[in-house]
Amino acid sequence: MRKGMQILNDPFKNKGTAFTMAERRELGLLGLLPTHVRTIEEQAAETYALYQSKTAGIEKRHLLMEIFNTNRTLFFYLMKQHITEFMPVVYDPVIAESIEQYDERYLRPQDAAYLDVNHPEDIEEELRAAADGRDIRLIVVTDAEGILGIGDWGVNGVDISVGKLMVYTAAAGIDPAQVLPVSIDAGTDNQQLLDDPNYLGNRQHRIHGERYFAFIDRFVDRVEALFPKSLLHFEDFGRGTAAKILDKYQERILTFNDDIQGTGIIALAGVLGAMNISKEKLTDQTFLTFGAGTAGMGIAKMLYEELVRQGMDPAEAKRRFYLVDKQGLLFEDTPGLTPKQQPFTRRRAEFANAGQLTDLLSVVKAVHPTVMIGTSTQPGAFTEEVVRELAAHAKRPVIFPLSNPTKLAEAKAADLLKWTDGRALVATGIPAGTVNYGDVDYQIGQANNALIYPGVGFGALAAQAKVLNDEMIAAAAHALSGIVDPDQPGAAVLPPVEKLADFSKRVAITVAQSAIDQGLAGKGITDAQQAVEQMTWEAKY
Ligand SMILES: NC(=O)c1ccc[n+]([C@@H]2O[C@H](COP(=O)([O-])OP(=O)(O)OC[C@H]3O[C@@H](n4cnc5c(N)ncnc54)[C@H](O)[C@@H]3O)[C@@H](O)[C@H]2O)c1
Ligand SMILES: O=C(O)C[C@H](O)C(=O)O
Ligand SMILES: [Mn+2]
Repeated sequence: MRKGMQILNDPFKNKGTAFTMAERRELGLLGLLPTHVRTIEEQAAETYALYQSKTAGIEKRHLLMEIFNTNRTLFFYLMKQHITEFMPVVYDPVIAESIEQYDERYLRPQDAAYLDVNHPEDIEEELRAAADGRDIRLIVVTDAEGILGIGDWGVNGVDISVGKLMVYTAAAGIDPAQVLPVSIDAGTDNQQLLDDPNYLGNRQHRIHGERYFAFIDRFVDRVEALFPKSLLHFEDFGRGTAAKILDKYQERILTFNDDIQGTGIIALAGVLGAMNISKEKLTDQTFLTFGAGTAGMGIAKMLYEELVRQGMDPAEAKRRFYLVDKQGLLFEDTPGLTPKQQPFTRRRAEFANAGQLTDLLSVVKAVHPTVMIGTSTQPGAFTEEVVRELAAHAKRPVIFPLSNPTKLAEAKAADLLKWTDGRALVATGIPAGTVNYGDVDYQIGQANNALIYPGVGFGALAAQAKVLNDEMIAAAAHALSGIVDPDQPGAAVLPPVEKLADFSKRVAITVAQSAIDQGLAGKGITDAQQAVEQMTWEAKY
């Protein structure tokens, strides 16, 4: 290919119309671009005007992805200017639509690595080719068995790896040339995809069991060999594999499971934010988790560990939790329990009507929770009746409908405030606008792991931490406090996305400091702030 075109086609190097005359001369670009040289400000303004002319979210995303695919610097320059507006477009909820329409809208491979479960022998070559000599420090990998709450999307799920990495750069400032999205095509059990002539993945049912875990093992091993300084972030794996994989590798390598740990941290931070507003104690709360899967159990574990850190006896702390899943309240003898659910189950003898506790309303009536968190993928499950019953026994009920995307949320923020006469302390998974109720404008916190994982991962990387352990994770959960003024009427339980870059930096420094304090940081790294600042990339030519 012509030398100049190679540069224009390289999203990590391309500046498009912003190449100066001197650069054009030097790089073989003379004659390949219109004569006028634009500044990055002009490029951004022109692109944003075009963006505003589009109405549908998916069209807006399409335009932004074109910029991303051709010019990373411009993309992140723009995203910094419009973070609150762009987050729901490049990330959740519009990313769900883009995954569903991936095969029809397919344009480019987005610099991801596509790994085929049928060819474990090719993993190394595939990773090497996608990295193309770049110094990869951060990998987001998905096998797309559980994309958000929309289920199994096979190879289409690559968009979540790309999208999560976009947020890493926009929020924490990882150099986009140092990241690698990875899609593991392990087949799909989504019949719609298997029947779709456009589907771009393996048309075979999902591989499970030994063959699957051997593939993951080989993948982890090759990542370690090729990119020994990298953080391996797992995203949207299935309920049957996510926790197993985390348990297997978390003490061995620098790894993170976003749906378990990221969601756990942000939910705990949100509940702590709610306690700041209500002036209640965490140790006085009763917790109900509706949807006790990957995210639900990650949240329960984080809340439980915080109770223990606050001095509560472990057995007593466990008794504060009630898990509700498809079967209803989970008892020690409920069939089909997962290993993570088991320790948090209840005894039937605790209830006179144990046999009837098979739906959310009955459980809320029986246990009077004060904190109710939804990770069930069941839209509207927090009904008016359920919420009114909950609010009858709690002064400031904490209610977090966290299922994504929008169409799957357990409740809408406005309804929760209405049904509780403005008493509910609410956070949602997807962004929610301000809710006016009575005379108060309620700001709704977004309890989405995107508010925390960029800082956590970046902090661990900046410190060159050997592992990402529970201490570092607990430190991150506390790093968000003090940003919101809890005494402002209608205050949110979490800081706003508008400040994402600021508080991600704070989280990163906190996590890096924890690694240093525990003796887990890389050689010579003693100053957390300096380490984070040194690694921070900025979108400029
Ligand atoms: N806000 C966030 O940051 C965040 C993070 C992770 C996951 N989530 C959301 O949480 C949801 C669950 O994700 P996951 O990864 O835990 O999936 P998962 O499949 O591991 O868990 C979902 C759980 O809900 C249960 N469930 C299904 N139907 C139910 C019903 N009728 N009643 C009660 N429980 C029911 C399932 O049995 C399962 O245990 C998704 O919508 C996802 O988008 C949000
Ligand atoms: O992707 C998100 O919006 C959050 C979370 O990781 C999820 O799976 O829902
Ligand atoms: Mn996820």
